[in-house]
Parts: sequence; C-alpha cells; structure tokens
Amino acid sequence: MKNILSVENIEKYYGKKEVITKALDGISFKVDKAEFVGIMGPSGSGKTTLLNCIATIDNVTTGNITINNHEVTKLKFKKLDKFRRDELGFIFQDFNLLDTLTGYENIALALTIQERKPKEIDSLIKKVAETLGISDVLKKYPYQMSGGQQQRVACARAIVTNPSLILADEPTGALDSKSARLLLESFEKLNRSLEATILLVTHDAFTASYTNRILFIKDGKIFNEIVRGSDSRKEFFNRIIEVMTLMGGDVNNVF
Ligand SMILES: Nc1ncnc2c1ncn2[C@@H]1O[C@H](COP(=O)(O)OP(=O)(O)OP(=O)(O)O)[C@@H](O)[C@H]1O
Repeated sequence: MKNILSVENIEKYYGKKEVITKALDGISFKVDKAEFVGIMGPSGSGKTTLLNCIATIDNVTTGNITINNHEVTKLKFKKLDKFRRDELGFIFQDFNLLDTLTGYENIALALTIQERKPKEIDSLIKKVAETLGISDVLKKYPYQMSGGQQQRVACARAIVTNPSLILADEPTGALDSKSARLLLESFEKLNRSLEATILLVTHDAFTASYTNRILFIKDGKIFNEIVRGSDSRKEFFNRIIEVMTLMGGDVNNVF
C-alpha cells in the first residue's frame, strides 16, 4: 500500500530553560493509504501536540514529517497554505462550521477556493452528502441542525476535496452517544468506500474501537500499538480497555 504519512523521530519542546516541557519525545510511525488509525493516551500525553504538528499548525523541534511525499517540516508560508488546502481535511470537536452559510455552502467553500467548476462542485457535494446521510440538511444553516448533523457536514467538508489525509481531534467529544455512533459509522464509510486515510485522536475507547489500529502515547512516547485485525468491534474495544488499564491502573481515571 502507498505510504501517506511518515513521522520520523519527532521531538517537541515548549517553553525555555527552567520551564521547558518535552511534549513529544522521539515519536516515529507510518500510515498507509486507506488506513484508519487512532491515537490514544492520558491527558497531557501529547496527542494534540502530535496532531497539530502533523496538521502543520505547530512546528516540531526536531525530526521529520512527510505527507504524500511532501516533507511538511520544510514547507513555508504560501506553499504551506496550498499544501493544507489540497492535502489535508480537518474535523474538530466543535464542528467549526460557518454560521452564515448553509450546509451546502459550508461544504462547497473548500472546492470554491480550489476554483472547481460549479457543476463539478454540485455533483461532488451530492455524492458525499448521500454517503453521509445528510442530503436533507444541505439547505439548512448550522443552527437549524442537530450536533450530529453538523458534525457529519463537517465530515463532508473534510472529505469533499479528496485530501490525502483526514485529521480528526476528539470528533465525538461534543456528541450524545447516538450521534457519536452515527458519526463513527460515517468515518467507517469514508474509510471503506472512499478509501479515506484517517488519523483520529480520542480518549474514548468506544470511539477508538471503530479504527483499525491504535497508537497509545504516554509522556510524549509511543507506549503501545494494537491492530484490530479480524477482531469484532467489541473484541477490539475489550483489548483497548486492557491497554488503557496497563497504562495507568484505573481506566476511569486515566483518559
Ligand atoms: N503551548 C504550550 N505551551 C507550553 N506547554 C504546552 C503547550 N501546549 C501543550 N503543552 C504541554 O505539552 C504536553 C502535551 O500536551 P497536549 O495538549 O498535546 O496533550 P493531550 O494528550 O492532547 O492532552 P488532553 O487529552 O488533555 O487534551 C502537556 O504537558 C502540556 O502541558
């Protein structure tokens, strides 16, 4: 399979001299096309820092990150903007939709910036809306949608440009359990039907159980890695709980 993401021995320090924090401490891993990978770890372990460095929102102190053959740790300014727009899709905990635009317009925005033709935009949006079950909310504004619908619109916006990599930071964090389940089924569809490559940060074992492989981070280092293989989601969930217990004792207090 084609390699999409390669993280090589990255370190990230915050602060200076006496108040220095080593947030990432020699992390390396690879993600191939059409993989759905979870990143888990206790609070403060470095999950968001890692995702932000991969998202090119933050800089690594040392090490390299390559996405779809672009060495992102070396990209600057304008090239970085274009890279982000063309190669990455983002899904955040708080949806980040524009309130003054309809669902359709929110999804269309990324394509308009890429100067795609209106007919092409229309057919791409209709296709992705159907896949994610949001065709009936395209004309609505975010305030007229449920949280789950808003997050699936955000998902559509992230995938519609066909990015190399989708980055999701606690995407189910603001959703009730039914909406979370629907969203995770949408992620599965994006991954299986459209071969989307997804990297998802979560502290929630249920959310993580939808992925195919999980990297566990502790104190800025990779502590463990598990692959779902032929496990059912329930079996994978139980293995996730086992690792969480190993990492910190009482599961309820760890993540
Ligand atoms: N801007 C910053 N300045 C200084 N230290 C920071 C900064 N951002 C993060 N840190 C520190 O880096 C470490 C990793 O933080 P990070 O937010 O990546 O953890 P996390 O695993 O995402 O935690 P959580 O699950 O609580 O969001 C923590 O010790 C944190 O205090």
